[in-house]
Parts: sequence; structure tokens; C-alpha cells
Amino acid sequence: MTTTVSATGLTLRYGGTRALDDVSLQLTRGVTGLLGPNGAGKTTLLRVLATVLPPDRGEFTVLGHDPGTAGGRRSARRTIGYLPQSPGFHPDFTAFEFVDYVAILKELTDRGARHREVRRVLEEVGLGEVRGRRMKRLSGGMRQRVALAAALAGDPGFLVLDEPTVGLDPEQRMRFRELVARRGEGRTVLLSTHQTEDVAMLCHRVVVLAEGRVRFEGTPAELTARAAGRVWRSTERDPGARAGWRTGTGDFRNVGHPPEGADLLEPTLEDGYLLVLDASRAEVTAP
Ligand SMILES: Nc1ncnc2c1ncn2[C@@H]1O[C@H](COP(=O)(O)OP(=O)(O)OP(=O)(O)O)[C@@H](O)[C@H]1O
Repeated sequence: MTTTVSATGLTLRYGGTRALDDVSLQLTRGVTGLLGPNGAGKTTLLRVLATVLPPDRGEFTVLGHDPGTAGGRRSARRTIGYLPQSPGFHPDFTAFEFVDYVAILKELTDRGARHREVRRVLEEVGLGEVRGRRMKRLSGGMRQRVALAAALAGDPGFLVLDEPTVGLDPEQRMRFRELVARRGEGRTVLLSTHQTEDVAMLCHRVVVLAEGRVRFEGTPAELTARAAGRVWRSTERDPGARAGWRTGTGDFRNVGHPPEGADLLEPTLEDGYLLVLDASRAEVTAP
């Protein structure tokens, strides 16, 4: 598969905090999930790739453009749609005005074509009916969808989404998955999330970031396979478990190092993710 976004050695510090530490990755068309605990550096990585924040070291290209140069940055920005974690809204803007404003910033200069595009993306996120409503009168989930519409305006080839399903109810989340999956056909989408379920259902690749470093890069099936033989059922809480809880059946589901002859269960992507984080913590604390 052709690489569309490629990063090498990205490093970024905030004072004494190393938020990104020598991050290299390659993205292809389709949806790539970015998982990591709080403070792992996900938002920082997305901001760098969206060209909002320059890295201290390292380089990257977006659809052939090099944001390290002024001209390349300008060209790259035309291909990027970015949904930040906390998009700022002017409360008195209508949904239409907000998306139109972002579209102007994206240099969609032809007014008629831009307004058609704004209507199209608002329809796409299911908000065509409320496009004249002020942002302050929309629910949190609706505002999130307006921000997504703004990111989609201009049909960007590289879509960067920072925890886009926060605040969405299950039905909206399903709609969102449909929408992102459709966008992932032929375009590159990088999706930061804490929802392992979104990654399992939507993504063709997954990157795990912890302490500013890439700890895993592969397919969701490969991440799940990291937990093969590491999940088991028991009638009591197993002291050898990294995590264990009583399920609805009354049995315990354990993740970690099973005892000899344990009743093994099918792992999930979340189990694999947990064990990758465990391994990276052990590496960090090793003498
Ligand atoms: N503006 C800032 N100034 C100082 N430190 C920062 C700043 N932004 C982030 N950090 C620190 O950099 C590290 C990475 O933060 P970042 O927000 O990228 O992580 P994250 O993986 O997105 O976290 P979360 O899942 O909680 O959103 C954290 O230690 C954080 O405290």
C-alpha cells in the first residue's frame, strides 16, 4: 500500500515534559487508530501532523508535501481536515456560519461553491435541518458533529480526528463510524480515541503511543493476538491477573499470566492493548 503520510523522528518537548520522543510512523489510505493512555502524546502528535505545532526535531510529509517549508506547509494545509479535541466555537454563530468560517480559512474562495460545500458536509453529518441554529442552542453531541463537518469541508485527503466520539450517544457513534469508514475509502484518516471498540470496528491499522513513543504499530488483529493465551476464566479473582473482574455470568475474566491448565478465553483488542501498555511500563521502570 502506498504511504500517504510519513513521519521520522518526531520529538517535541513542553518545558521538561517530552511529549513526543522520536516518533516515526507511516500511514496509508484507510482509517488508522491512535490509542494511548492520558498524557501519552496523542493530541501533540495530531497537532504536529495537522501542522498546528512544529516539532522540535524530526520531519514528516503529508500527501507529498513537506510542512517543514513555508510553501509545503501551505500546500499540506489544503489537504488536511483537523477536528481538535476541544474545538472553540463562537456561541452566536449558526452551524452554517461556523462551518462556512472554517471553509473560508481553508481558502474555499468561491462563495457559491463554498456554500454548497457547507450544506453538503452539514447534510453528511446529519445536521442539514439545524444549520440555521446558533451553536449555543445545539447539544454537545451536535456541536461535535458541526466540528466534524468543518473538518470534512473541502474533502481533505488527510483527516485528523482527536477523540471525535466523546459526548456522542451510541446511535450517533454508529453514524459517526459509518461516516468515517466512508471517508476512509480512498483517503487517509488518523483517529485518536480511548474507545478500543471504535478501533476494532473501524480501523485497518492501529498505533499505540505511551510516554511519547510508539509501542505498537500493526493491524487490529495483530494487537488482539498479543493477548492470545493471556485471558482466562476463573471462579475466584486470580492473584496472577493484571486485571480481573466478575462478569455477568458470575465468573471472573482475567488478563495477565494464566496459571497452568487455565480455562482460556478469546482475547479482545482491549486485552492486547492493555498488555502492550504493561510491557511498555515494565520497560520504562526496568533498571
Ligand atoms: N501546552 C502544554 N504545556 C505543557 N505540557 C503539555 C502541554 N500540552 C501537553 N502537555 C503534556 O505533554 C504530554 C502529552 O500530552 P498530550 O495532550 O499530547 O497527551 P494525550 O495522549 O493527548 O492525552 P489525553 O488522552 O489525556 O488527551 C502530557 O504529559 C501533557 O501533560
